[in-house]
Amino acid sequence: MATTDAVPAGDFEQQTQKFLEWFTSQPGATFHKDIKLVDLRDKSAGRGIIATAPIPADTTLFTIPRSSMLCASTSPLATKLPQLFKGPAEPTVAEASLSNTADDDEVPELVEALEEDDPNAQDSWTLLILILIHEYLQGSSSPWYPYLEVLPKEFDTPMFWTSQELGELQASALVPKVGKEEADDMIRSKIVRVVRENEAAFYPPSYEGEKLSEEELLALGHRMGSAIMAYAFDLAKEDDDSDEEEEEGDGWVEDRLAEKNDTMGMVPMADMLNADAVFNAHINHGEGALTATSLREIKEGEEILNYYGPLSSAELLRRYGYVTKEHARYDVVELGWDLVEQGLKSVVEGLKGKKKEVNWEGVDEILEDEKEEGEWEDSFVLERQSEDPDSEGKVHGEAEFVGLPEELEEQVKTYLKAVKKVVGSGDRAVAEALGDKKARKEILMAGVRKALDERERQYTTSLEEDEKVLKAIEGGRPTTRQQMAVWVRAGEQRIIREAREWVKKQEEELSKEKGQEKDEPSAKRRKA
Ligand SMILES: C[S@@+](CC[C@H](N)C(=O)[O-])C[C@H]1O[C@@H](n2cnc3c(N)ncnc32)[C@H](O)[C@@H]1O
Repeated sequence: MATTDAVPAGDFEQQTQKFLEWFTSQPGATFHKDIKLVDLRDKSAGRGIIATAPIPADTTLFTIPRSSMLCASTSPLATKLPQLFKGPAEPTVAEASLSNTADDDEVPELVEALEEDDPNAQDSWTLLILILIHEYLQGSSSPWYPYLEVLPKEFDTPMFWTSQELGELQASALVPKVGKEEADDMIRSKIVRVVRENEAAFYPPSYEGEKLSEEELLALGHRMGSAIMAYAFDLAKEDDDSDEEEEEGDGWVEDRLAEKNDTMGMVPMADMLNADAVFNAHINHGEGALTATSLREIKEGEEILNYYGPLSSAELLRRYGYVTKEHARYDVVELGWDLVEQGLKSVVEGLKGKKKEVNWEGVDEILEDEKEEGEWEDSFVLERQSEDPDSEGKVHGEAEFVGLPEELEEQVKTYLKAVKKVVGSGDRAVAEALGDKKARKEILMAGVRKALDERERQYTTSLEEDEKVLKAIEGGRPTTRQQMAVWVRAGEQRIIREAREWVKKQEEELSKEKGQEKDEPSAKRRKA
């Protein structure tokens, strides 16, 4: 991870030790004797946890008491600025446990999207940013100081990339999702403003020196927002103990939800685990504590890995700033409706025996209602079918492209119906083709094939060129921003190729069926 690369090894180790001492001194915290926090910067993976001796399955690796987490219910900010938090200013868990009047139910709830149109409304995401900024400004007097010291100060997520670096992502749908300007606006209005209007609450009385400027607060807001994105946990999850059935039935629920959710919190130590799509540990959300458990035997020296969910390379990069080989099975590519429509139009216009041009404006008019009602998709996600990881965190079988999204097929159907309506009986060849199920499917496949070809052309380098770059990477895993961008765009181009292959097969089968149909009547005739 480039974020901590600059820290000298000695200081890095010292920070790790201080954090470990702080963590193990928390009442109720445990840390297994056969695991160790290590420096994995030589693998571009920052800190991580490894096993120092074989660990059997179902072993509790460490325990994080809920009172050590940093969230709305433990942060003093909830009592300092109750107006930001819903309900009366109830004692926070930290305060309650100090005064020994704790009642588990007395946890202030977060303001959850007050009125949508209220520009001052905070949500769990912005509140956690404020909570982190508050703790950061307390400096070494924050109870979480040793923990805050091991959180990254810089990130490799595309939010921090230059426009030139973003350009390397080429036609990836990740680019418009980065949302730097929206994030700037949000941080200025909900973070910078709140801190500046409430300096007495945010800065400790002992604070010396100049208060942070607007630009410094903006940068701090981004830093904390990105830390939340890559480190925070969704605490609104049901207790795992009470949720066993669902877990067994439905497989893995990802551990971190990086998007806005009900209750988010920073969970020291749980967030020191790195993660991959093949993993060996799980965080259980219990009532009073969260526990990390081994899912299978972990060998001596093996890294302990959590799971962030079936994320594509692009999404892993967007949220966490890294990519791995294992996650590539979940890669996706977005196919815009504009390309599909363009493809369909050219197929219809090229139908054999067609006499005049279709009134495409008429088609648009018919579809206007659907579009206005919001039942029209602008783009579709093409993905492979892949099995869920098993109970030991392993994945089996190849991920395979097995079909177009159902919604895409439905939308094409609606579109072709509108074309049929406009054409009416005015053009026999078109009317016949659109009235025949198989011919319609042929139009669908040919249209999508053209759309896929056009989508591939949107990338300025070919898949072959990108594969060459990736092959030359020392160690195999892309770690620089440029390499990760190549990885993402190559992953998307691979899906386009696989989808293209699948479409081609469908077309071959359709034409085979057509050939058989043609032969059939003559065969019957011969029999007669
Ligand atoms: C929750 S933190 C894990 C601890 C982190 N390595 C650290 O040093 O603080 C998540 C971040 O760790 C890094 N990370 C997680 N899993 C990784 C992996 N398998 N390979 C490389 N980096 C990884 C990414 O930078 C990610 O944003």
